Amino acid sequence: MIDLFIIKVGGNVIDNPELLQTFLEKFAAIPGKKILIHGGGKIATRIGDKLGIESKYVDGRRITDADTIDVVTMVYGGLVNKQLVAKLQANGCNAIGLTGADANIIPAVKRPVKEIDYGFVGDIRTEILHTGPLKALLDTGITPVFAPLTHDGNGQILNTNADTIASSLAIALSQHYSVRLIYCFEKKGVLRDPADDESVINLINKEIYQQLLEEKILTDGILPKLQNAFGAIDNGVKEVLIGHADDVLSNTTPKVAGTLIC
Ligand SMILES: Nc1ncnc2c1ncn2[C@@H]1O[C@H](COP(=O)(O)OP(=O)(O)O)[C@@H](O)[C@H]1O
Ligand SMILES: CC(=O)N[C@@H](CCC(=O)OP(=O)(O)O)C(=O)O
Repeated sequence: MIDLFIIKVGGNVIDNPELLQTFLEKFAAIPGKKILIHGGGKIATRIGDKLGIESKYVDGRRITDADTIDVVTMVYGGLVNKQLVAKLQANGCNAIGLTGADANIIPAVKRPVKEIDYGFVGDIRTEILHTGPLKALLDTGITPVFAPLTHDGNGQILNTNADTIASSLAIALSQHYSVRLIYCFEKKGVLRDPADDESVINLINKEIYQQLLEEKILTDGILPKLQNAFGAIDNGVKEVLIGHADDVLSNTTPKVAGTLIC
């Protein structure tokens, strides 16, 4: 099977011009087929604040009311996505910006209200994710760049966590490619001591994951990232890595830096 790199870059990198520039240069230099999924939560929060629309999160998911879905559609689907595409073009990477609504690639359902009403947050309908248009783009040498937006098929855009979009695409595309999923952020990997950037845990399997949870070493955004990583491994994705954005290029080679999930 042909190799495919599915790479997610988070909001802390996108929000840092130097980190972002280095990341995009390295991403553009990756040979072969690749897909980028971007976050941008921090930028959406900042622009929401300017517009007087306050951000609220529960379990790492943004409560997305009617005003907020407009903000995130503009910020993720417009500002961030198009800036990344333009910068990738400047680095010689022929990128195309997409949301999950484009070519009906990522259908979703509005999260049902249980204890919490998340508003316009979408849960991906993994069983009907459409990989055909992505394969066609990849086969013509074009690099898809996804904003963290999906749609419900009835005209409603939905907000979906970028880590989850990355793992769902990786699972679906594993039927056609040998997929390495790489989560890039501003740390060198999953850390044993979150205050010590050098304390990278090189390998996490389910047993070690359980121990780390019991030791309460994992908090905040690293928790959903690891849940998505194990979800991918359990569903056919060959390799999942969590590492620094600066290491993205070397992490597409056998010489990996960061945390390998297995
Ligand atoms: N043990 C840990 N190792 C690494 N990061 C951790 C750990 N525990 C908590 N974190 C936090 O998780 C964050 C990553 O999650 P998140 O902010 O959602 O990233 P992104 O927006 O890049 O997807 C890190 O910035 C860090 O503050
Ligand atoms: C539903 C939900 O929470 N969506 C996320 C999408 C952006 C994202 O995932 O951005 P990072 O990767 O930068 O965190 C949000 O609006 O914050």
